[in-house]
Amino acid sequence: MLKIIPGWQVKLLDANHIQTTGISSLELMERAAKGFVDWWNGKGFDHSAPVNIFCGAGNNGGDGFAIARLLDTSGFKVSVLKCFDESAKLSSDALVNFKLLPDGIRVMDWNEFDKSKDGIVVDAFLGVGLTGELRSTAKAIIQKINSFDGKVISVDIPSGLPSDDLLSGACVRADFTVTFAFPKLSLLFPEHAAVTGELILVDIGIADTEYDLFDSTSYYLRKEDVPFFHRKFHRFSHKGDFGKVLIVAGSEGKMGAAILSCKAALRSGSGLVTALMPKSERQIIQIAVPEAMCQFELPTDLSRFDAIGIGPGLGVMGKSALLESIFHRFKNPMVIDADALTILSENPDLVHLIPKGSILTPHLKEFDRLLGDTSNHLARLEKAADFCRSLELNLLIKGANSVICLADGRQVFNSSGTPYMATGGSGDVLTGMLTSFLGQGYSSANAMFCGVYHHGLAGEIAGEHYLRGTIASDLIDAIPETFVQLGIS
Ligand SMILES: NC(=O)C1=CN([C@@H]2O[C@H](COP(=O)(O)OP(=O)(O)OC[C@H]3O[C@@H](n4cnc5c(N)ncnc54)[C@H](O)[C@@H]3O)[C@@H](O)[C@H]2O)[C@@H](O)CC1
Ligand SMILES: Nc1ncnc2c1ncn2[C@@H]1O[C@H](COP(=O)(O)OP(=O)(O)O)[C@@H](O)[C@H]1O
Ligand SMILES: [K+]
Repeated sequence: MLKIIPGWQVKLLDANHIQTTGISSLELMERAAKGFVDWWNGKGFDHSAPVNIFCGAGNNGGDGFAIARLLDTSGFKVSVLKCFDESAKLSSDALVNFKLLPDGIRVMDWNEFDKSKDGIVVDAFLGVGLTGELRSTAKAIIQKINSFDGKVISVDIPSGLPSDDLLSGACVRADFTVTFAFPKLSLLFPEHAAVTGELILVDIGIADTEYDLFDSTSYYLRKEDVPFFHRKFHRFSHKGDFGKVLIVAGSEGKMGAAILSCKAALRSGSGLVTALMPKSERQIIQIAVPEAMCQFELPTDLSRFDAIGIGPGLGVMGKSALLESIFHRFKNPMVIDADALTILSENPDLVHLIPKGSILTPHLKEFDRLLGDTSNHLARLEKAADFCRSLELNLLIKGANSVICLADGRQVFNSSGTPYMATGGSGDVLTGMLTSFLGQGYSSANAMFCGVYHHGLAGEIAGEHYLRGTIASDLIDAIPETFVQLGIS
């Protein structure tokens, strides 16, 4: 996993990389620019569209000058818009790249930009070096960029956005943000979605181990990280090895949620899935998921189950006693979602009975109901950290870049997923997946890394086919392909 460090430490990260590898800071800037242009070329932007690159006086601007040179070489019609006056002192690498601009590139002052013309704007004005309040011209430059109707692509971070804090002033509204080395924390906050647009991470060759020098509890979970968290099974593995799970879900009119969770658990590899649900609804699940067994009363001995997932479609009325009984009878980590979370928020004393190491999966509204109203993501993360540490529980804050908050204090932002997953029932699928991995003997942390990443990837795979018509069942159908893509047998 990739550590997310504060923006002000990027200079130290670079300096250490430069010292240990012997490359120059200018080469590092060139790698960043090349990474940006590789992404750009993969995107297939129209060559006839003029490219206007706003460049500041620091290294973010330096990246912009280098990008201008490389896009010019790729055959794009590039202009550079200087966001500094004659008296400005450019950073040394920015100055080198400014001087390397080929003659074919038109260099103008930022206020000469004609917003009415077509094209693409690249925002290389301010990066992680932003300090304090925006100075007056900076605001005008940002307004100028935002007055443009076409595509805006920010380099490293939208200009004006602080790397680790909440946005309070003006900021470029980007369609894409191409960030270098690691995602800056603020790019992962839901309240900044409108300014960051789609997030792309470009590797500039800094090894994960180089982040060990820095203290941070924030991490980013990438595709390449996930295989390490999977359990290996052997030739003689039998269905018992793949876990027996109990899904406590569904009620009259809400049996779909139970079906989705059970199917997702089976598709994630569970050996045996039992559904605990009202007897009156049994035909629905037996027909929809013949592989699942049914139980209509809570068994006294729950120790025969390796994991329990509770909540989807369960209903709230009269169900708190069921939850309490399960907490008393089952001592292993379990997954708690949806209606079970609502019951907890209405019966806060029950929270203390939850088996240690369990996984709670609230979306933002459920989070607020459970932990109290929270005005922003920074406050939410802090609250989650306290909750997890003090109760020895794990919490998943669901949404884009869902955050896996662990009892050990780590907070891991997921990189997979798509807005097409914002559809009824996709959370029920996740409950089934998480319960399945727990039941297969994964630690709670590993079950979360695998479950959350695969769930997002299933959404991406399904979304490619069905776009905004994606439904939760499509995610289940895509689970096997996620194993194929990650090379998990
Ligand atoms: N490891 C990495 O992540 C790398 C980062 N690079 C780039 O380097 C950038 C950081 O460069 P710098 O540290 O030079 O900083 P920036 O270029 O982000 O910012 C410094 C500039 O912003 C101006 N500025 C700061 N606060 C301001 C305010 N409140 N109002 C108006 N102007 C303000 C300063 O006068 C200076 O000109 C990154 O964002 C990235 O684009 C790459 O060049 C190389 C590798
Ligand atoms: N914009 C988004 N980008 C990525 N993932 C998303 C997005 N919106 C929702 N999701 C994911 O979809 C799931 C929705 O879960 P939930 O809110 O419980 O829905 P439901 O209750 O309808 O099942 C979560 O895992 C969440 O992370
Ligand atoms: K920028």
